[in-house]
Amino acid sequence: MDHLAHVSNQPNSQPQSQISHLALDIGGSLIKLVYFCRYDDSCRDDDELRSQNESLGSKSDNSRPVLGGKLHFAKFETSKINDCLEFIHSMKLHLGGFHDCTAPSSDKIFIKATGGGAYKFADLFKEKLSVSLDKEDEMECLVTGANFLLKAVHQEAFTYLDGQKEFAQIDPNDLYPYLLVNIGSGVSMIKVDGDGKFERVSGTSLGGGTFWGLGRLLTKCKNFDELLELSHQGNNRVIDMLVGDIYGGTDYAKIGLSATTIASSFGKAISDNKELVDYKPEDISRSLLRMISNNIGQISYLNALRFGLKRIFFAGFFIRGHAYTMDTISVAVNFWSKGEAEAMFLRHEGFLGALGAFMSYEKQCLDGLTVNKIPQRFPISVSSAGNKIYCSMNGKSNGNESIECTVYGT
Ligand SMILES: Nc1ncnc2c1ncn2[C@@H]1O[C@H](COP(=O)(O)OP(=O)(O)O)[C@@H](O)[C@H]1O
Ligand SMILES: CC(C)(COP(=O)(O)O)[C@@H](O)C(=O)NCCC(=O)O
Repeated sequence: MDHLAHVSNQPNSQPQSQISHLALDIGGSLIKLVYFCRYDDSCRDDDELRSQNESLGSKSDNSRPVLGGKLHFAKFETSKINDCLEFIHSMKLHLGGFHDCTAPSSDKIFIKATGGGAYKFADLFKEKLSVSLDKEDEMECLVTGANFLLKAVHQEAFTYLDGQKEFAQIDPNDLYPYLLVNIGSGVSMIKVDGDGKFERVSGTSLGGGTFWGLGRLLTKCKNFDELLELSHQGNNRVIDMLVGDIYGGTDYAKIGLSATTIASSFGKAISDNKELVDYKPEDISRSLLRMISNNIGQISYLNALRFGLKRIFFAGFFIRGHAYTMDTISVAVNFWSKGEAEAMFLRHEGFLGALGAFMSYEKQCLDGLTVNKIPQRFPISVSSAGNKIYCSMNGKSNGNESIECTVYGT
């Protein structure tokens, strides 16, 4: 099956009863899946955890067992939605929804879903999997997912500058306000003031879809990662017009522009007397990536300035943990803010919306799992007391690794 699923722990070998609560984020480019898979021996009445939980101020439900397990992540191209449906079906993930127990006949299964595709593909899910999509607002899910990751997951946020990655210590009591910039197909900029307290303050249509769309047309690359890979070997100066190209090799010092600053992205192409075939795809990819990343970094900074925000978290699958992308965004934020603002990135960059949709199961009248606050239990520590799911990270830092977590179940 040609899909992009990255699922740890061989969930195919797991009996279906251990998998539950599938949530989806169906975006313009990619479908993201999050689902909970519990450990074999995890279902038990854990008094110790319960009392720790209560000491952290969380209400527990003594009638429910504590379930330990992992959140798993997978993604598919939206254009290959049939592969995604097949994956869900083969793993029986669609049974991991909820029944609306307030309805007279509660035989319908609902799956939490967000993103535009939750509307666009609702009928397809009904037809192929006999499930209804319970739609959650995309911005709300992004914010819920971001707050969850930032408060609950150890080493989730990091800075990236000059090739140096540094994990940020996030104090959950000193998280707000911040600017969340989600770079998906398009870009949304959201000022976050607390749990469920946010405002979408800006956006731009020059996003990940622009990079991939233009890149595909200009380089004939067949997939996104190939285009990203090409940019490694490219030199943007071949196509970008620099200040030095205009100023005869010198800086324009009076207004603070060095000779190497890009004066006009792709600007050299107007004077080179060259055709598209005369440019190397590597150089095109590099210029394009720099243009989009720079622009997003600059607009983000301007919005941070508008609201006096010092921290900007960048998410969305455009970033892809790619060094040059993160470096360009960081440099742009640093340059425009004169070092006042800081760009940060998230390990689970592309799964914020899907995680937010997953968390929204809590609102329902469930006959399966609910999520709840559980203090530290697994090997890597979690410091926040204000989390809905207790969790820790495992695996390598590729953004798709599962998250260990504990939830209350029935
Ligand atoms: N395998 C991939 N296929 C397509 N786009 C990808 C892939 N990996 C990363 N991307 C980038 O991620 C963007 C989509 O990011 P995402 O956060 O999933 O947004 P959306 O919700 O709009 O699908 C694409 O526009 C592209 O720039
Ligand atoms: C419409 C969207 C919220 C959809 O989210 P996406 O699938 O791109 O993640 C996003 O593409 C967006 O914010 N676009 C920018 C629109 C604008 O503010 O100009």
